[in-house]
Amino acid sequence: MGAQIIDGKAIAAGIRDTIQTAVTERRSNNQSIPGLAVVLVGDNSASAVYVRMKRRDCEQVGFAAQDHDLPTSTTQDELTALVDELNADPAIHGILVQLPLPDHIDAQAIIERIDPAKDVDGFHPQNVGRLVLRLPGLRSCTPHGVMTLLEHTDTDLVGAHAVVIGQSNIVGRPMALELLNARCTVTVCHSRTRDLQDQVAQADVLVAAVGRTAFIPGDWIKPGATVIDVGINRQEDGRLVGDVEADGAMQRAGWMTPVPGGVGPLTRATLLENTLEATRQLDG
Ligand SMILES: Nc1nc2c(c(=O)[nH]1)N[C@@H](CN(C=O)c1ccc(C(=O)N[C@@H](CCC(=O)O)C(=O)O)cc1)CN2
Ligand SMILES: [Mg+2]
Repeated sequence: MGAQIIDGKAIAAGIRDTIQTAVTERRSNNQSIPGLAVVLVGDNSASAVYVRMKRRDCEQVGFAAQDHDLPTSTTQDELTALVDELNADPAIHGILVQLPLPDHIDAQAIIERIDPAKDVDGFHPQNVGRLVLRLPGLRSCTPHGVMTLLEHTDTDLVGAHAVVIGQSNIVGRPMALELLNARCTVTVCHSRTRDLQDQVAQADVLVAAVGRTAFIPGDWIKPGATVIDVGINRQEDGRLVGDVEADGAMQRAGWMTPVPGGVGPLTRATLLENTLEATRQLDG
């Protein structure tokens, strides 16, 4: 028996269709069209790919994407001034500053400069705090997208033991909160965790967000577990692989995301959902 595949590509396509319909309706009701500012600083090649995809997604659903491609030499003050301008622009409902930013830029200061109402990445402390407190707000795209993927499985989250591997601000920490809010019992593992294998073996739901090729051997997976692989690791031959050793894990898991075509498409689809939500909150 092999795991059932959680088809992120198909699920994301369904979300884009729903959003496209909502935008068409807004247009015919003379309501504002969601405007997303997509800010890319520097020449990180992976970021360039992700930003291109996000801009293409916006075009497909009928959002107005505003492109800001800035050189690596952009200063903190210049980027801050752009964020201030976008905060004040009524045609912009969402501001996305692609990460990572160049080393000389204080990324946290930029994140905190974004109006929380336009923070469609859900990275602003106010939005993270709202997630902690189980209040409505803009929720970080990858963890929120993972919750959407889980809704497309028969995984019973209530009381399930969820193990998150990784403690980053973008994925691991908000992921643990999302799972806790869904009433899982949550364990967060990281580079100092003792006996990782033992933790993984107890996971009914495993979320791997480490960024290291095949870091989790497939035979560690609890039989029947739901495995969400957030890792996107490019191999020398150009192939993308996850953090979980896929062939072995597929033999044991009940459900599993592929890489590519699992979490990544949901990160982008959730950005669109957040931008539509921000537009509704700002303009009705
Ligand atoms: N401001 C942000 N920066 C970053 C975020 C984020 O959510 N907001 N997350 C990651 C990267 N990321 C989004 O920007 C992202 C990564 C991967 C994908 C994706 O669709 N991946 C595809 C494969 C793409 C490829 O061929 O290379 C897949 O997994 O199928 C989308 C978004 C860091 N920065
Ligand atoms: Mg949702």
